[in-house]
Amino acid sequence: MDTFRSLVQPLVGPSASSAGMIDGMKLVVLGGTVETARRMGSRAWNHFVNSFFLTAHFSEDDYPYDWLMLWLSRRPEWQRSREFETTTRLSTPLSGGSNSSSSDDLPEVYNYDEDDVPGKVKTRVVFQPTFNTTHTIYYRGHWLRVRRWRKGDDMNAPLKTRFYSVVARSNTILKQLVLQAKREYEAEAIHRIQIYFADSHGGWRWTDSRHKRPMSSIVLNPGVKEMLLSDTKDFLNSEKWYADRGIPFRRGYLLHGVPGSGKSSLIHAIAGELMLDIYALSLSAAWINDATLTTLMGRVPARCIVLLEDLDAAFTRSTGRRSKKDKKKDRKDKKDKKSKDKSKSDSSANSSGNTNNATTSGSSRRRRIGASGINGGANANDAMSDVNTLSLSGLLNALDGVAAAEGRLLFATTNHLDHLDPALSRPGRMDVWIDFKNASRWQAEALFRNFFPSCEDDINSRAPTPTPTSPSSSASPKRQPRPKAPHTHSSAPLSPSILSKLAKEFAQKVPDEEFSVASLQGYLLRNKSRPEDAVKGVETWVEEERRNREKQKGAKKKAKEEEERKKRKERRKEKKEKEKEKEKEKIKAEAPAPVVLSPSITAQPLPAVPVIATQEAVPSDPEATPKKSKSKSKSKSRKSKTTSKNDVDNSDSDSSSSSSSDTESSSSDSDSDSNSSSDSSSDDDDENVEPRARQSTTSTMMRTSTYNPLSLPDNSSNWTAAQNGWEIAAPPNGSWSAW
Ligand SMILES: Nc1ncnc2c1ncn2[C@@H]1O[C@H](COP(=O)(O)OP(=O)(O)OP(=O)(O)O)[C@@H](O)[C@H]1O
Repeated sequence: MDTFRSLVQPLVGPSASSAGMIDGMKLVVLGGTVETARRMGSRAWNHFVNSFFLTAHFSEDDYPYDWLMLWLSRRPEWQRSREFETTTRLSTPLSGGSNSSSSDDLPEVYNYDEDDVPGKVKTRVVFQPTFNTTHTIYYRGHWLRVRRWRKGDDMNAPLKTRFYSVVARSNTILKQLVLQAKREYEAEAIHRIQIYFADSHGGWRWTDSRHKRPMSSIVLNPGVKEMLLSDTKDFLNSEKWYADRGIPFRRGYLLHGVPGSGKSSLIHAIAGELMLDIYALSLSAAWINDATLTTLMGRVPARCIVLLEDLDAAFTRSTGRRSKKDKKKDRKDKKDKKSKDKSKSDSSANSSGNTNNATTSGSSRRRRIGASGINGGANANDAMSDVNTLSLSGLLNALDGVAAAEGRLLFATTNHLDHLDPALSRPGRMDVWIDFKNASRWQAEALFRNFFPSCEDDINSRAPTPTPTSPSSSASPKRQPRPKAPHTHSSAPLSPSILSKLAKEFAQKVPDEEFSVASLQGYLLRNKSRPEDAVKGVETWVEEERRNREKQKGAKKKAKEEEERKKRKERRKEKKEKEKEKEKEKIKAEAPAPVVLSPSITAQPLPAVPVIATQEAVPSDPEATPKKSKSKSKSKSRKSKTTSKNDVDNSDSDSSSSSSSDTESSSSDSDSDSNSSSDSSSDDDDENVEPRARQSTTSTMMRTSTYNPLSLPDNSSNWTAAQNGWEIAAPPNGSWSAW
C-alpha cells in the first residue's frame, strides 16, 4: 500500500484532500483486478468445457437439419418433455402437407385430429424442441443437450440447432447420431419424391414432398417410356465410362410439344422410379440472372433431376410483361431522371458535398429490394428489371460450364420448340428429345383402361395382351399394372372383356391426335363412375369441344381485330398531331420578320389576334378560302401601295409583306389539300370529315388573325406606334373581318 501511495503522491500532491482521491483510485484498481479475474475464469471454464464436450451446429438451410428434426420428434424422451413447441407447418418433407389424406406412411409421432370425418382435411401436429431452451436427451450412453435458436432478431433468418454431447472426447457419437437421423429420414422418404425450388439467394429450398407417381399411370405411345427409363438408368450407372473418356457426366432431356400431353407427369414418374429428388427452377422468375443461375446449378447434388420448365420463357420475360411502348417510356423516364439527378446533384453539389453519397445509397437500396424480389409491387418490378439479366450465354454456361454439377439429369420442357436457340438444344446439352403430341387413339384407349377398374386387378389375370408396335397399330395397349385404389369413388370393377370392348369403342369415337390427354382425362373425370356413359357421351363431347374451340377462335380473332383497329386509330391521331405541329411551325417560320420603320421604331409581328367575327372569316366551303384570301391580300397590297406613296422607305417591305401574305395563303391551301389526301388514304372513320373542316378553319383563322402592321389603312391615325412595338387602339370600322 505504501508503494502505491509513493507512486500516487507526486501526482496528487501532499494536501489532505489527496487522501480521498487515493482511496478512489484504490477502488478502481481493485475493481479492474476482480473483472480481469472473472473473465479469465470464464475463459478457462469454456476451454475446459470444450475439451470435454462436443458441439455440432445444424442450420435450417441444409438437409441434416431436416434429418435431425425428424429424429428429434421421434425420441421417446421428447414425447414426455414438459416443454415443447407444436406446429402444423410443413417443417419436414415427411409431413407431406397438412392436407394429405393418406396416413398410411406417417410416423407415429404425428398426432391427428381425433374426429375422422370423411373428406375432412386432417391436420397434423408436430412436436418440436422449443426455441432458446436447452433440452437434454439420452442417446447411446451419452447425455446430449440440444438448443434451437435464430441468429439475431430477423425472423426470416434460418433456424439453427446446436447439439452438445456431454462428456465425450470423441466426436463419433455425434457422427453416429447424424447418420442414424439420415437413415431414418430416407427410409421414410422412400415412397415420396422431394421437390426443391430455387430461391432468390441462389439456394435450394425444400418445397414439397409428393407421392411417387407410378410409371404405369403415364400413357404414352408404346416404347417412349421404356426408352426413356432405360436411357436414364444407363446414364446413372455409367459414371466411370464417362470419366474414362473425359466426357462430362451430365445428360439432358428435352420434352417438347403440346400442353397437357404429360411432360411434367413423366418427369415426376421417372423421379419416383429412379428415387431421385427434383430440383425445379423457373427461368422466367423475376430475380433470375446469370450469376444466380450459375450458383444454383453448381449447388445441385450429384444424383438428382434438375427441371427447367418452359425453357422458351427464359428470354421472353421482358417482352411478355412489358410492351415496346412501356420500354420506350422507361427509357425516356430514365433519361429524364438521369438529367434531373444530374441537375440535382450539380445544384446540391454546390451547397453540400454529401449528395453523391446519398444518391448512391438510394440506388443501391433499390437494387437490394429488387434482389429480394418479394411483394415488391411496381417499384420493386422496376428495380427488378435492373436485376433481370439472364442471358443465353449465362444459361449455356450454367448448364455445362465448369461450375455446373455433374451426375444430374437435366429435364427441360417447352411448348414452343421453334422458340429455342439451337445452341440451347444441341446434343451435349439436350441429348434426348421427345415430342409430345395430342392423344392418339392408342393413348385414348390406354387412358380409358387406366381410369376404370377391372376384375383383372383383383384376380391378377395372367393372359398377356399383345404390345402394339406403333401408335397407329390397331392392337390394344398393354394392360399396365396399377396400384390398388379403393373403389369408393369409381365404378364397380368391369370384366376384362367388357372393359376392353368399352375402351376400344371409346378410342374409336375420339379423333386421332385432336385433343390433349389432359382434356380427355378431364372428360373421363366427369364420368369416373360411369364407363358406359363415358363411351356414349364422347361424341357429343367432341362436338361440344369443337364448337367451343371455334368460339374461342372467333373471340380471339375479334380481339385481335379490335386491337388492330385501336392501333390504326392511334396511328392516325399521331399523324394528325404531327401535321398540325408541322403546320404551326410553318406558319411561325413564314411570319414576317421584324421590319425597321424608322431608325428608332421597330415593328414586330403582333401576336395572333383572337378572331371575333369568325362567322364571316371562316368559309363553309373550304375550296372558297384560298380565293377569298387571295383577293383580300391583293386589296391589302393595293392599299399598302397607296401608303407607300406617302412613305417611300416602306415600299420594299410592303411588297414583301404582301407577297408573304400570298405565300401564306397558298401554303395553307396546299396544307389543307395534303390533309385531305392523307385523310382519304386513311381508314373510313367518321373522324376524317370533321378534322378536315377543323383544319381549314384553323388555317383561315390564322390568315384572318395574322395582322401585318405595314398594311395599314390610310386612316392610320387609329394606330399608335409605341417605342417597342404596336398597340392596337381599335380597328377602323370596328370589325377585324372587314379588313
Ligand atoms: N400422357 C399422359 N399420361 C397420363 N396423364 C396425362 C398425360 N398427359 C397429360 N396427363 C394428365 O394431364 C394433366 C396435365 O399433364 P402435364 O402437366 O404432365 O402436361 P404437360 O405436358 O406438362 O403440360 P404443360 O406443357 O402445359 O405443362 C395431368 O393431370 C396428367 O395426369
